[in-house]
Amino acid sequence: MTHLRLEGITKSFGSFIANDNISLSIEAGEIHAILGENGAGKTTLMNIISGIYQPESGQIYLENKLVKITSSQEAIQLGIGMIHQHFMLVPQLTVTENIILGKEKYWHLNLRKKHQEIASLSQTYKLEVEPTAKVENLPVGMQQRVEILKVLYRQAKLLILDEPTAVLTPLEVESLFAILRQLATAGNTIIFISHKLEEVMNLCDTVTVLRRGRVVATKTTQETTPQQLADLMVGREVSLELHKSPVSLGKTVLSVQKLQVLDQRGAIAVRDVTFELRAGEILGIAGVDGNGQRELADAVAGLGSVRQGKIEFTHNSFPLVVGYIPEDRQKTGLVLQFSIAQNLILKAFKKVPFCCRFLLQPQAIAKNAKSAMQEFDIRAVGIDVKVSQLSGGNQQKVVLARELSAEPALIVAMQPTRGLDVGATEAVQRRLLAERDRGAAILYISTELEEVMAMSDRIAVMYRGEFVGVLDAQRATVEEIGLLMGGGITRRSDAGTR
Ligand SMILES: Nc1ncnc2c1ncn2[C@@H]1O[C@H](COP(=O)(O)OP(=O)(O)OP(=O)(O)O)[C@@H](O)[C@H]1O
Repeated sequence: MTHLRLEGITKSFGSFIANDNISLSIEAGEIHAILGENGAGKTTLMNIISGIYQPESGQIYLENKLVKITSSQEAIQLGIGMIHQHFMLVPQLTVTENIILGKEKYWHLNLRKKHQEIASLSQTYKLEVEPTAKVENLPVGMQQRVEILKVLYRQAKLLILDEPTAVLTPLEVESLFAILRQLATAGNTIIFISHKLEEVMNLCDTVTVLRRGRVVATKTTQETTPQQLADLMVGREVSLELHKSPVSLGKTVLSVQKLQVLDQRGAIAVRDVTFELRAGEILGIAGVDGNGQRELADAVAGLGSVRQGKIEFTHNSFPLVVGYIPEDRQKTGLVLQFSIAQNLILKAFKKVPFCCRFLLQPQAIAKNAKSAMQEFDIRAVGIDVKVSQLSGGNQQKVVLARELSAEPALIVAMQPTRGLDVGATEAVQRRLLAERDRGAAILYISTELEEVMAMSDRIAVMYRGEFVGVLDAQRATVEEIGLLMGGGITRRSDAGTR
């Protein structure tokens, strides 16, 4: 039976058509992927299904009945539950409190009974969580389980997950997939948005590809390949392989010695890290999320709280320009309420040509924005669009355009392709490889092991704040790095700390 059918859904923002006459059917009990480039209209469509946006035209049928979904409340009553990319939990509250929040309207709330109820719900769906634990103390994968339980508690039958694996470790991804398969077997329908083609092939039954607001194909995963999906998304042939020129090392740009960095709570997050990075080299940092990578990146970019040790920039050019692509683009990388043009000059607005005699120069700012939008393929109707209105991938491209424009001698790139589609990922990686060939020294931090292996010349593995291995990227194997990442083998080095 068809669970959800959309007919001719159209939604515009001003003159921009984000969803253009979309029709598609989702069968009950299936896991259906929605794929598409950044800005293709996936989130907009999901927001329509979950009552956050109203389409200008088109119909929605649930189990063959015409419905109007005018609010999220109504979507919930119709059994539709959305799990957003950025979790919507209250960190200071417990698991149970978060799950029941907004649902219980009784004067007397028996919390102990609710804890039991949540415990039994979590057992039924094999979604293990501790009902009395505070959400702020839970790892990301657990927090996601709370989000899933929250929609199941509201008796959702259609679950929408917007890029749910973007922030998970490989083990957490495996356990999420097991949960989703089991939910589908139990009769729930799942819509799964992802940019990771292998995940889609692995998990989903069916996949619908959107391009520039329109449906371009619906296929079963059995009858397609990752390459075909990538080509359909982008509308041209995409290369899924990276071609890297041989490394040509220049002078040492960065020298880090016995570095200790504190995290936000004042605990030691980076311990005795020593390394050097040379012009024309990419040092990849592999590791499970939360092993000190963020603190190391912040410290090298001049934002961290260094407790001990030295960070020396040994490049001749003065001042040394550092390009920093931070992990959290929304909090650290951008001012969301500013326009694209304003965000692009955040680091240079006091300088010529953007400022002359204390006055901002609108023409120079506009010219810079137009050329950056073209070069980095930032998709929006114009340079004055607020960055908060851009799709996640396009926000990331704004950060990259700003940080790379000054031809930095050192680039610190943390999860630079997170949330990017295959075409944009390819473009970002090529661009960083071109920066390396220009002579930039690059610290490339990612929790995606394959990405680190493809991009790096050397790979340092971080575990509990330390470098537990520094390996030559050409000789390193996935198994070896995987073991080091999990603390499985003791430290080793075949590429030195150079
Ligand atoms: N509230 C809004 N106001 C103006 N434009 C918007 C708004 N929401 C989305 N858009 C535009 O609609 C287009 C589709 O955005 P949407 O977030 O649906 O894309 P997406 O496919 O989910 O992309 P991504 O993979 O990058 O998350 C984008 O170009 C975006 O800038």
